[in-house]
Amino acid sequence: MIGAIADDFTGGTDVAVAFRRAGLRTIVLFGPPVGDEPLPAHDAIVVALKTRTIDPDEAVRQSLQVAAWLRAHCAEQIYFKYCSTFDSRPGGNIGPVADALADYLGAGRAVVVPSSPEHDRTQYLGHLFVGRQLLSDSPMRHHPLTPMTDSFIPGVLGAQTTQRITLIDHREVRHGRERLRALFDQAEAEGYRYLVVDSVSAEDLAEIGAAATNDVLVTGAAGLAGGIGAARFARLAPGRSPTERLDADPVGDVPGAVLAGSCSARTREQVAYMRARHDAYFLDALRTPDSEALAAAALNWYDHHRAGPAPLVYSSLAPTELLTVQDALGVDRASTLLEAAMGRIAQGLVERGVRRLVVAGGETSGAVVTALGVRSGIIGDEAAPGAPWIYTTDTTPLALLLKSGNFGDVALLSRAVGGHHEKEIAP
Ligand SMILES: Nc1ncnc2c1ncn2[C@@H]1O[C@H](COP(=O)(O)OP(=O)(O)O)[C@@H](O)[C@H]1O
Ligand SMILES: O=C(O)[C@@H](O)C(=O)COP(=O)(O)O
Repeated sequence: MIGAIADDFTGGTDVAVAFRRAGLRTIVLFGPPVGDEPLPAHDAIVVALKTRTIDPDEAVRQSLQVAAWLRAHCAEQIYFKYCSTFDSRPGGNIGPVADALADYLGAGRAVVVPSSPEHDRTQYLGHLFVGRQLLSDSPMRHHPLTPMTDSFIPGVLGAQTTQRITLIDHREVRHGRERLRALFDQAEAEGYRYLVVDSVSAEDLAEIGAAATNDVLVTGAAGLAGGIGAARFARLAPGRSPTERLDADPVGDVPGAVLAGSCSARTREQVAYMRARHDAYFLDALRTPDSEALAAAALNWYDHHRAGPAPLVYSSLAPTELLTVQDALGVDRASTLLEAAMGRIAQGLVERGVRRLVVAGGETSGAVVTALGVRSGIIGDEAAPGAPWIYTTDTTPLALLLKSGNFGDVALLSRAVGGHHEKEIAP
C-alpha cells in the first residue's frame, strides 16, 4: 500500500481523490494518527497534516511520526504531498521534511513534481506556471502566508536543502518511462538526491509515475498521484479499469454554511458570487482583533440577523486590504486569530445543527477540521476537480468540502451548500 503525508488539509483531500480516481481504495486521516483502530480495506492512506507554514523542526517531527506509523501499517512507498504552487516560506518546510523522510526511509533519491496540469499548473524547464503565467507573476505572489516570488523550482528547493538537486527537463520526459527510469538511476548514482521533473500533461505524469513506481519516497502535488496511482492499480488489478464508484452521500439535505478564510484570487471571486446571492458576514480582524469576540459576533449574527439558509462567513480580502491588516496586526497574529475564530465558528455552527460545511483555504480547513475534532473520513464525489466531499466517520456525521484556495468554478461555494438557496439577484 502507499502512504501519503500531505502538508495541509485541502492538499490531503486533493491527493486522496487523485488516488481514488486511479482506482485505489483510499482512506483519509486528519492529523497525526493515534492508536491502532482497525481500518477498512485500503490500497492508500492519506494523512493530512497542517505543517506547511509551521516551524520546520515541528514539521519534520510530525512528518516522521506519520511516516513511522504508515510504515508500521505496511506502506511500502511514502508520498510527500505539497502544494501545486510549491507554497512554502523562504526558510520553508518542503526541503527539511523531504530530507528527513529520505534519511528515515533510506531513499537515495526522490522525484520532485509539483506540476498538476488538471489544475493548470505545469512545469517546463524547471519553471512552474499557473495557467499562462509564471508562478511568480501569478496571484500567488500575494499569498498571505507563502507569497511565491520565484518560479524556478530547483532554486526554490535549493534554498531549503543542502542535498544535491538536478532538473530532468521536458525534452527527456517525452521519451517516456524507460528513459526516465535510466535517468533517475544515473542521477542517483551521481549523488543527486532530488530529481525535479518537468511535466506539462497527464501523459507526462503517467510516465513519471511509472518510472518512480518502485521508489520508496516520491514527492509532488496531486498530479503525480494520478501517475503513481495508475501504475499501482495496473499492478494490483492487471487489465482492469479503475472503478468509478464512490461512497454515496450519507448526509443528504441538511443545513449548510460556508467559511472562507482564503484570500486567493479564485476564492475571492467565489465569495463575491456568493455574497450577491446569500447572507454573508465579514470577519473584521482589524476592528475586533480577538478570536473569541470575532466568533461570538459571527454566531450572534447567525442566530439573530441572518435572513436565509446557507450563509457565508468570510475574511477574504484583496492584496492591498490584506496588507493593511497584516501591517496593523502582523502576518502570523492576523492569520492565527482568524483561523482560531473560524474554528470556533465551525463548532458553534455544528452545535446549531449545521451538518454541511464548506471551507475555503488549506490553513483555514486545518483549523476548522481540528476544532471540530474530526479525525477521519471517506471520500465522496468531487464537487470540483480536486475538491471531494468528505464524510466524517468518527464524529457527528458531517459533510465537509475542504476547498483549496484556488480550486473550483465561481459558483462552487454557493452550489455546494445548495444552489436552490440562492436569492434572486437584480439583472
Ligand atoms: N483578512 C485577513 N487578514 C489577514 N490574514 C487573513 C485574512 N483572511 C485570511 N487570512 C489568513 O490567510 C491564510 C489563508 O490561507 P489558507 O486558508 O491556506 O488559504 P489558501 O488556500 O488560499 O492558501 C489563513 O491563515 C487566514 O487566516
Ligand atoms: O496542490 C494544490 O494546489 C492543493 O492540493 C493545495 O495544496 C492547496 O493548498 P491551499 O491553496 O492552501 O488550499
